Amino acid sequence: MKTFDELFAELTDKAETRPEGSGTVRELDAGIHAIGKKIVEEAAEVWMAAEFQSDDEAAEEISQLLYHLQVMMLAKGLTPQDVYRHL
Ligand SMILES: N=c1c2ncn([C@@H]3O[C@H](COP(=O)(O)OP(=O)(O)OP(=O)(O)O)[C@@H](O)[C@H]3O)c2ncn1[C@@H]1O[C@H](COP(=O)(O)O)[C@@H](O)[C@H]1O
Repeated sequence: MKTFDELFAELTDKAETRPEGSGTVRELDAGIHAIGKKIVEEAAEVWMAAEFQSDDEAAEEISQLLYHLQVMMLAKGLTPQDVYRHL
């Protein structure tokens, strides 16, 4: 289990060190357009899970959406602080 900030730190490291087999590196290399499509897909899965599936499945889909949002943040060079200041 990890927090939002812990995951962001891990993904930042992956982006810098580019380890073999990292899905994050693969997704970053795919670019903004592909990451954006993934976010839209995951957002739809959150909606469907929240409406038709269990709370645990909804939570899992939400975690995946958060992951892809973080990949987009990395692709754009945005930090959690850049986001938090709008909350
Ligand atoms: N939290 C996540 C995470 N959430 C979602 N995903 C990816 O998001 C996608 C979600 O997929 P779906 O369930 O929609 O399945 P899918 O459509 O079949 O997936 P794809 O065909 O698109 O790969 C999968 O590709 C997952 O690998 C994640 N990938 C990685 N992480 C964490 O990120 C960290 C770094 O991961 P790597 O870069 O792969 O080492 C690790 O701590 C991981 O646990």
